[in-house]
Formats: sequence, structure tokens, C-alpha cells
Amino acid sequence: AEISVVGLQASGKTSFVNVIGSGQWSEDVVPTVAFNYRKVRKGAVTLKIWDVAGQPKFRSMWERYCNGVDAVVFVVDSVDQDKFDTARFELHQLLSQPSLKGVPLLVLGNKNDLPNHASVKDLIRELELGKIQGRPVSCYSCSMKSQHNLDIVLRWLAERGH
Ligand SMILES: Nc1nc2c(ncn2[C@@H]2O[C@H](COP(=O)(O)OP(=O)(O)OP(=O)(O)O)[C@@H](O)[C@H]2O)c(=O)[nH]1
Ligand SMILES: [Mg+2]
Repeated sequence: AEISVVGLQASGKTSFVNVIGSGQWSEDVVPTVAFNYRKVRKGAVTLKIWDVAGQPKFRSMWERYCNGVDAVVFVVDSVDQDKFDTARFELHQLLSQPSLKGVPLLVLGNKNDLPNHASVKDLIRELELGKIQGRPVSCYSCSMKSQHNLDIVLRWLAERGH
């Protein structure tokens, strides 16, 4: 399956790709410039992953990297509640692109190893996930640091096929 990983800067997209790619958690990751491409084998499935940069100047590129993928993964820092409005805006903006019609969406509320993280229920409300129509949508709370819930995330991705 081919997937694209998007979301605001410092939400943990590159950490996600590093952890599922090599099992390596590291505190020291540099902000992504433009994008990274990585192929990850997980048992019988090969994931082709576009890890796209989240800083404002790169967000206009998200659509290009999401075009034609089997799933979009949108990563949110579930502790950084001040950024939920921006995350919601960028997510709905992206999903409104005609090229992304029907593409399955996985929202990850990352950093749940930290205190006061938003729950899945909070994220569904804050990001208005209930308003999304015409595509499968899932939302999980997880942590790249503790690897909590990464098993169900990988299962979800494996089900996107190929
Ligand atoms: N506590 C904690 N920190 C995390 C977790 N995931 C990522 N981080 C930290 O969050 C910071 C940003 O992580 P990145 O993976 O670089 O974030 P990004 O979304 O790729 O950022 P851009 O490439 O700039 O868009 C780093 O300091 C990570 O160590 C997590 O699950 N828990
Ligand atoms: Mg990155």
C-alpha cells in the first residue's frame, strides 16, 4: 500500500515512520524539509510512505503527495491543544481537494505518553471528524515513544491492501 503522512509540524510524523520502519525511537529528529520517502516491509505488506513536512510553508504540498495514495495518515500532537484549530482547518482543507475524494483517513492522536493528552473522543470533537463524509475514517490515540497502539495502526494500514 502507498500512504501519505501529513499533519502540523512537530506532531511526530517522521518519528512514526522511523518507529514503524526500524523500531527506532529517538528524541532527536530534525524537522522535515519538503518530504522523505521510505519503503517499509511489515510481514507480507510493503508500505510505501511519503513523510511530508508540516511547517506552514510546506502545507501546500500535502495534496500533491496525497494524490493517488491508498490512505492518508494525519498526525496530531494530542497535547498541543492550542494547535487543534489549525490542525482542523488544514485537515478539512486537504480533504476538500477533489483529488482526495474517497481516500481512507487515519487520524493519530500522538504523544499519549504525556500527561493531559486529548482522548480520541476529544479529537473527534475538536477536529470535527464526524463531519467527514464519503470515506472511511478512523482515529486512534497512540505514542511513538512508548509505541502504544502501534499494533492496531499497522493492522489498519495493512488492511489498505496491495
Ligand atoms: N513525548 C513524545 N514525543 C514525541 C512523540 N512523537 C514525536 N515526539 C517528539 O516530537 C518532536 C517532533 O517530532 P517529528 O517526528 O520530527 O515531527 P514531524 O511531524 O515529523 O515534524 P515536521 O517534519 O517538522 O513536520 C520530536 O522532538 C519528537 O521526539 C511521542 O509519541 N511522544
Ligand atoms: Mg518530519
